[in-house]
Amino acid sequence: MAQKSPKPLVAGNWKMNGTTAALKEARLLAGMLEDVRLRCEVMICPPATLITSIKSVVKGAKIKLGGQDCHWYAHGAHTGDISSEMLKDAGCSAVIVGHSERRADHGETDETVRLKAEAAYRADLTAIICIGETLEERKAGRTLEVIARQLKGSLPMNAVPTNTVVAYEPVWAIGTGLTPTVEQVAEVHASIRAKTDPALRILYGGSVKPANAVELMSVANVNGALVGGASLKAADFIGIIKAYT
Ligand SMILES: O=C[C@H](O)COP(=O)(O)O
Repeated sequence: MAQKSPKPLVAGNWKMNGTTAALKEARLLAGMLEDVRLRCEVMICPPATLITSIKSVVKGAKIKLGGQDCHWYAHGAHTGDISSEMLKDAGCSAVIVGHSERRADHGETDETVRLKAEAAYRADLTAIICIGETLEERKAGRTLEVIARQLKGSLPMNAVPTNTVVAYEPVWAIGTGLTPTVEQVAEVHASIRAKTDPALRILYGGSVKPANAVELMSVANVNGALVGGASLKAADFIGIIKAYT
């Protein structure tokens, strides 16, 4: 029997953007979703300071909440960090781990990303595990090798829980307006699918916009998007979500 495709997920990563003034965008999005028959899950991953306010603003709407990072410990002397248990308590159902900006700016390794993913499962959160090659690695023809190494190192060593999402984000496509060709996306997603459970969602991220969402989301083994800049305005984000209507 043919394997059923997992329900797509469109997640907006607000990164370090948004003060209480941005709550209106969440409210607008909740209103827009009322008129849409959704074939995907929708998630906002706001800065931690906004999680609880967005939770009340979107109450009743089909919008899930996610954190942007977590520590691998549940609590303790880790100034400035946040644990998966705290995110769960604040109303999140998921957390992004291993985003390339954290790998680059905070020295995260596949090993720390895996520990964070395991912390997510401990708190009953979905772990959205990011992987992706740099431009130099792509130019050197090393994309699939890098992806395989990151997958092996960042996902749990034994059985991978079903509340795992893999996000393929080519580093050179993030915030640049550049995107891989559909053939390049298909090649990487097929290589990830070959190494993961068919039930796991594999998102594409990197300069997803309303104008390219349908094309990118139609690629085989693409089960949704991790969206940065275009998730900040409800009018843009809904244009991407509508790829799944
Ligand atoms: O987490 C989201 C990605 O880094 C993509 O960001 P972007 O849509 O601004 O390119």
